[in-house]
Amino acid sequence: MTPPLSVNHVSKSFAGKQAVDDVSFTVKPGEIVGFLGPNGAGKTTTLRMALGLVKPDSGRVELFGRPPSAHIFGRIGFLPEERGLYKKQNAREAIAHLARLNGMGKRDAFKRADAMLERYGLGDARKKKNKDMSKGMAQKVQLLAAIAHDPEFYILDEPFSGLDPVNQQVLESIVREIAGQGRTIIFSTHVMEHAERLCDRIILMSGGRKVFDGSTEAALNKAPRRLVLDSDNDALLSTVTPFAGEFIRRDDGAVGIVLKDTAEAHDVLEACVNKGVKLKRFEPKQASLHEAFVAMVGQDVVDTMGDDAFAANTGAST
Ligand SMILES: Nc1ncnc2c1ncn2[C@@H]1O[C@H](COP(=O)(O)OP(=O)(O)OP(=O)(O)O)[C@@H](O)[C@H]1O
Repeated sequence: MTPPLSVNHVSKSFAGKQAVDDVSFTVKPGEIVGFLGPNGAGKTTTLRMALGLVKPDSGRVELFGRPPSAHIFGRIGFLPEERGLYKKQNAREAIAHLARLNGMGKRDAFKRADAMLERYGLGDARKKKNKDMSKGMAQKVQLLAAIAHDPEFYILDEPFSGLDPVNQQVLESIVREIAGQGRTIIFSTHVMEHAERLCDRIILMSGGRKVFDGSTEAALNKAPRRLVLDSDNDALLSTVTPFAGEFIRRDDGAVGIVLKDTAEAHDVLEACVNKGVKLKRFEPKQASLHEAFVAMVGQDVVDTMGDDAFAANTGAST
């Protein structure tokens, strides 16, 4: 089956500054790919090159096996990063307008707009002018407009940005529903939580380069593996030290360790049993994509992001 998107060694610079540097990946049919990275990592530029909206300096892009061009756009639903609806259109006109640009007939486009607005709880807002909508409502309408023509492949640039948590959930459920229909999706985000919940696969960008491409599980494996242990027995520390790359005495009296690459949690448990250390607590910590991200690109890159939603998901305390 022809992949919806194939990006081959694309590079792009603006005024001498490298925005995208030799990036390659293929999105296979039915995948949900999270395109992650901090601000300025090159995500938007790559997605715009994927659609033929920005011409690569070098490299090649194929949409459904062919160079991007208008003839293919009916098969694609694109939510651009820059939001914008015609102020004077109302919600149903905005959706129908884009659906028609994507090849639907007028009657079908309006019927579809009404059905979608009803389906996603915006039925009362059918006639609401875009200029009078809340930001969240306008963003949902724009997403519905991008997908109304029932495309096969969705390219969503930062679909969750600027939305409150309730609307983020609504948007997540729309993405899940689309995915449930076997459609292919790539969405960019710098908020790990969405990707962790929704994606089979993660592509991580940093400084214009692709730094990771693999399953969400493989990405999580890049995170440090942490354990929290507690015991009244003084022998605990010397028992766990051979397995610990990093060691933290916690305020609650327990110890947190980051396992060495060569060690497994069960090695620690076995050693404690063999040395007669009675454990009051033995708690492997769930790794987060955020920690994996820090491990791959460095805390300094993460520190430059300054995004509340991202920062909230540290999960890194041992
Ligand atoms: N049209 C342009 N003209 C000049 N520089 C640009 C242009 N588009 C992008 N850049 C620069 O290219 C780099 C990559 O930007 P890009 O928008 O692709 O990153 P991003 O990962 O999508 O980040 P963000 O989440 O902030 O949108 C940045 O340094 C940006 O300032």
